[in-house]
Amino acid sequence: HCVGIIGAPFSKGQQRDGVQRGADLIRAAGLVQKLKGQGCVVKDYGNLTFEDIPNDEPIGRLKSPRAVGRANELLAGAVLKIKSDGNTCVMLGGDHSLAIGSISGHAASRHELSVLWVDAHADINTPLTTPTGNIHGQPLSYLIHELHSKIPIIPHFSWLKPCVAAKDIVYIGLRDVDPEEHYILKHLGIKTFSMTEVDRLGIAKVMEQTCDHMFSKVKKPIHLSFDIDALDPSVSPATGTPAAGGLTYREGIYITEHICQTGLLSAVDMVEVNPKQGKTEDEIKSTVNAAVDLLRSCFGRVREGSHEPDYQIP
Ligand SMILES: N/C(=N\O)NCCC[NH3+]
Ligand SMILES: [Mn+2]
Ligand SMILES: [Mn+2]
Repeated sequence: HCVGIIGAPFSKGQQRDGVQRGADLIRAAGLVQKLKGQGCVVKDYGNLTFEDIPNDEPIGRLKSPRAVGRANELLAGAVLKIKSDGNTCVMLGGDHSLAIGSISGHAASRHELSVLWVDAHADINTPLTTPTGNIHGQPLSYLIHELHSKIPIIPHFSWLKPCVAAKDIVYIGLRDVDPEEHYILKHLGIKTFSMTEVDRLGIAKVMEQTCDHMFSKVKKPIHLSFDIDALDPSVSPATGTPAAGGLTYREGIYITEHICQTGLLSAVDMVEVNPKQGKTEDEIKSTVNAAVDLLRSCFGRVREGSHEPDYQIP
């Protein structure tokens, strides 16, 4: 596996300070060394620098629209470069509004994508349905062809074009979805595996059906967008919008092991780790370690273990 890592220390898609520190915490927990240790070729492209944008007044309900638009324009260019260099891209957030740039940059390189959105939340409110104006609850609405008419002209978003079809999106982990979002999911016929389906089917069947859906026509490169709040707060409490009844650590790892073995993983986002939302150091460690372990499983780590092909018992 050739892996390119980009850090996006950005928090203005929401209101809680601290999420901008997620990327460096995941690095400090040894992500690069651990991926190299399991045989990956890893290039760390560092962190993006996001210039402050003064007078970034709300537009309608949208909060920090210019900062979010500009940050994602920069991120899209960085992801495109990482893909052009032949890597699988790892984007370390930062809040989930960054999926706008990550998926846009990925689509600029690989045109048709399957998007697997692992999250307690649907993140598909439009600028007109959003209850809070926080753009980390809206990223998918900017990316989907079928919702293009619902997105107004926004300063610093002129670079953005929709790049994903509703049929190419699958959700796993949903348990906190707004009524407007639910209407959009049903109206567009988007494939969802909420926590009810995870309980009913079990994670193995969920992954089997997820892959059947993604591969039903042509096999496209996979963009995995993983919001750490998809996991149960008992595993990953240090996040901005925790929701009870989430994925176990084992279910999260199973998802990433399964996606890895498809051989189609082309980019992965790991977002919403927020150290300031952890009550104790242990809560922060549990959250960060889960993020690291999920990424290791994206790139070949398997729980049964492994050995070098030429290993011989001494
Ligand atoms: N973590 C969040 N999205 O994944 N929060 C924003 C959406 C809440 N409805
Ligand atoms: Mn979420
Ligand atoms: Mn999210």
